[in-house]
Amino acid sequence: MTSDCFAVPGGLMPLDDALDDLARRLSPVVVPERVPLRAAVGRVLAADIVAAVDHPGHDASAMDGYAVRHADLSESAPVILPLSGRVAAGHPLAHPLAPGTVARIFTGGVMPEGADTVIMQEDVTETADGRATLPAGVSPGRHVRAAASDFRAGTTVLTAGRRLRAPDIALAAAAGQTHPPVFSPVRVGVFSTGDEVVEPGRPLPPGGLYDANRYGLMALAETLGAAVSDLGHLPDDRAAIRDALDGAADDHDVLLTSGGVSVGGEDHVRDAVSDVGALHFWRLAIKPGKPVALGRVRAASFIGLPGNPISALVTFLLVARSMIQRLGGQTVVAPARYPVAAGFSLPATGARREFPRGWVENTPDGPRARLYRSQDSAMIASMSAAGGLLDIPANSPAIAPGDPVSYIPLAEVLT
Ligand SMILES: Nc1nc2c(c(=O)[nH]1)N[C@H]1C(S)=C(S)[C@@H](COP(=O)(O)OP(=O)(O)OC[C@H]3O[C@@H](n4cnc5c(N)ncnc54)[C@H](O)[C@@H]3O)O[C@H]1N2
Ligand code: MOO
Repeated sequence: MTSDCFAVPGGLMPLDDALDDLARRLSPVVVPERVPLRAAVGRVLAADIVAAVDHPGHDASAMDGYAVRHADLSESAPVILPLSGRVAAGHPLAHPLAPGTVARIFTGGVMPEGADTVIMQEDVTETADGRATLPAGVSPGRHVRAAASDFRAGTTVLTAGRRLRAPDIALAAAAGQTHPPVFSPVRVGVFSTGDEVVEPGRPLPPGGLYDANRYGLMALAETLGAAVSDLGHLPDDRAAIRDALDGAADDHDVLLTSGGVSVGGEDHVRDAVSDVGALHFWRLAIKPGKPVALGRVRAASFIGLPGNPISALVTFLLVARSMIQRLGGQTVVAPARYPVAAGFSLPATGARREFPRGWVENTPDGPRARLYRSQDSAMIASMSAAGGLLDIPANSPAIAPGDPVSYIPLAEVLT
């Protein structure tokens, strides 16, 4: 057993202190690899992507229309000029635009040398004998995209540590990348614990309930891009939990459990981790989600989340998520919080920062935050009903309707 315990004796630890502590302790465990663009969405970039080309690669027309030299136009009256060329996208003119002429051009077409302005075709009349009537008062440079105005070859377009989203894949492709360097996924093994917990589909014995946490937590870890193994369900038995953790440690970067981390006589997870590794137990100053155990079984990081389903989901989003991101080489950014007016009343909070489940509704008075009808951390339906979490600081005074509150949309943390 190693001695990297970070248990805080007594008291509850503020969430931000716990996250700072994780930041100090955890570093990436993943290895870089190259994958084709088609396989890269959701992966974490292992190195910056530097553009191989300018984008656009040339001065280009932004409209279907006519390319002209602005000097050939008039401020006060239409001018009629002969057509001297045709530029479709991908088919540049081989010669400069002759002064006193216009070129037909289409969106994305390369601006002919000498031309500096495009007039959209809706504003031009073309005669049968190949002349165009061009309006007065066109501003110079209109409807032209300058070469490299999006990005220049050699500049970093995507930074290491970013989790690639669909628009990033488009950007990487535009920059000439075919096989972005990404990190291997974090390998997360998920267990549930508890004698009362039953696999969905089986008959429920008296006092039993279906295993919601294991399925919810596996889905959350998958949403983060982890390679998730279903390690099944464990009884409330110290030796069984110890052996299961011991057996899974070498094949995983993270072992995640739910349940059995509180202070009850059947809460064996912490002892089991101590048997085969090192344990740090936090009692976090948050509601829901007070008991969270962290530690290590050999090279694998361990996180034991509380059993109440809402506590398990919320502590995953607030703690385990940042742990997986750090181990996976991802840049960790605190989820954005948005100010919104309360559409509810809430009593003053105590020493725990509260994350009640709710959503934002449009009302005649503007957007208002609403709360789910019950904030009991066993009410699993609350999380599906919610659009996000309110973030109410510890020791806040009572909240009345209209007071400003902070709101974290779930979309901020489900990625
Ligand atoms: N005397 C105290 N009792 C409790 C405290 C405390 O500080 N002092 N903390 C409470 C808080 S807060 C929470 S949260 C729970 C967490 O306890 P455990 O992590 O030990 O969780 P369990 O007791 O195993 O289970 C709690 C609850 O959740 C249900 N559960 C468990 N696993 C699943 C699952 N996979 N799917 C669905 N539901 C699950 C379980 O049946 C229990 O109802 O402790 C409080 N107690
Ligand atoms: O973590 Mo417990 O959340 O307050 O039910």
